[in-house]
Amino acid sequence: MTDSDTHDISRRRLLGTAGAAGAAGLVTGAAGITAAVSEDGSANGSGAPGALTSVGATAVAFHGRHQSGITTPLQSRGHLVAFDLAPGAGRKEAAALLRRWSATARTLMAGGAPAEDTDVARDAGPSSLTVTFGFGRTFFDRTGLAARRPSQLDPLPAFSSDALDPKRSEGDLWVQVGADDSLVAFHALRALQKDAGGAARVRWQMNGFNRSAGATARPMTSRNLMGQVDGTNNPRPSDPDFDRRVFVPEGASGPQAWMAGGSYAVVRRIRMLLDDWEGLSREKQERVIGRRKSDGAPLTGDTETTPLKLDERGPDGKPVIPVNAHARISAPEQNAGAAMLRRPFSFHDGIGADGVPDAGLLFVCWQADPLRGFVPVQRKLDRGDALSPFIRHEASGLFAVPGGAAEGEYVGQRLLEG
Ligand SMILES: C=CC1=C(C)c2cc3[nH]c(cc4nc(cc5[nH]c(cc1n2)c(C)c5CCC(=O)O)C(CCC(=O)O)=C4C)c(C)c3C=C
Ligand SMILES: [Fe+2]
Repeated sequence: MTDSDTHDISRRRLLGTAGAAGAAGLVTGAAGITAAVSEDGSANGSGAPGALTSVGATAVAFHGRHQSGITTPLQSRGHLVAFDLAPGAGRKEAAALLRRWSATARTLMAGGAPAEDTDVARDAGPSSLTVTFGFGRTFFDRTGLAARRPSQLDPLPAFSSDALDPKRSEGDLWVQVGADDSLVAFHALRALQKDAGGAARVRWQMNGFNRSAGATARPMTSRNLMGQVDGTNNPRPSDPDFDRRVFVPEGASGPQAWMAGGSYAVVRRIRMLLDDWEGLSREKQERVIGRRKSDGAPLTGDTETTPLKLDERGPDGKPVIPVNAHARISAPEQNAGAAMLRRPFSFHDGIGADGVPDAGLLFVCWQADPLRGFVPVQRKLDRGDALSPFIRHEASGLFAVPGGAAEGEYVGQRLLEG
């Protein structure tokens, strides 16, 4: 029996629901958003139970040169989970686990359900589900693969503003689940946890969110919990140097040959000190970042996508974008070209005894080499970012995320069986 035989791909009737949506009528709105609507105008249509809108029906490919969840548009729900291998589990058990995880991810991302399903996502489509797998530094010692551990996984330097909790940091294995439906994301997370069986145990878990998919007529850059437009100056896949910045090149040699097509994820749980932040006037908040809150445009004017004029001075002779503004200090031109792809989720884990929300940013950034991405930029921010008094880095992880699995392969096979 093959892996896919053990899963009932038709259970959630992806094709059936697509057909039903077709029967109800597929429309493309002015914004280019396609949705299933019925004659009575309801999204599902009373005559088509289980029909999906394009949000539910959208599927992301599991197989490919890169894993999903890196260049995939931000999803509305995310779970970040680190696992440690169980005592006694080594390379053989890890390989079997990655094989199981890959089969489950492939099935769920296509809208199927695992055997003995819980039905949590029964009426849902794939909802842009992605599952991304990575290896932490400690994985290589536990599996006897230390000789194949890339130097890019060397520990991140300590930063003066770090207040890191080791129990919520690092881990042998890392899984990122993203979806545009919370039930679909939970369903996947639970299935992956069950797959881990006796081979690995959850070390930490963080849950995050972004704006609901399809909520705005024109997809726009997301906002974070400080109210800023966040993600504007991310590298774009159409940039000529995007691949070089984000992915390990094909033909990489030495200990990271198995990482071709992969990327390194830096994960930081960054608490926002929201009472302090919200106590600032809007003008002061905008000077902290160097951009307007309303539309994300630089303080030097125009629109969100207009480049920052870092040399422009105001009537008082001072730079319009302050010297310690976050967007100035983190810009590639201030960091010898260092850049990363930021792909975060917001988090909110309740309100503390002091009445302040335990909320902030699950900062996830992707790069071909952390020493040419996160590290130099965070070093610079650590020395004088106007945002620093309003945030606290509480947990950290660095993970090697291998390239995508080819048909018939599982994620990490080139490391575990190479
Ligand atoms: C070390 C990397 C970075 C950390 C940590 C970080 C935390 C952080 N950032 C914001 C809000 C914004 N960041 C913005 C831009 C921006 N930030 C980084 C890096 C880190 N941010 C970079 C590389 C950039 C792009 C700089 C550029 O090229 O201009 C912005 C502006 C809009 C944008 O370009 O995205 C905002 C807003 C928060 C709230 C935060 C921690 C909680
Ligand atoms: Fe930032």
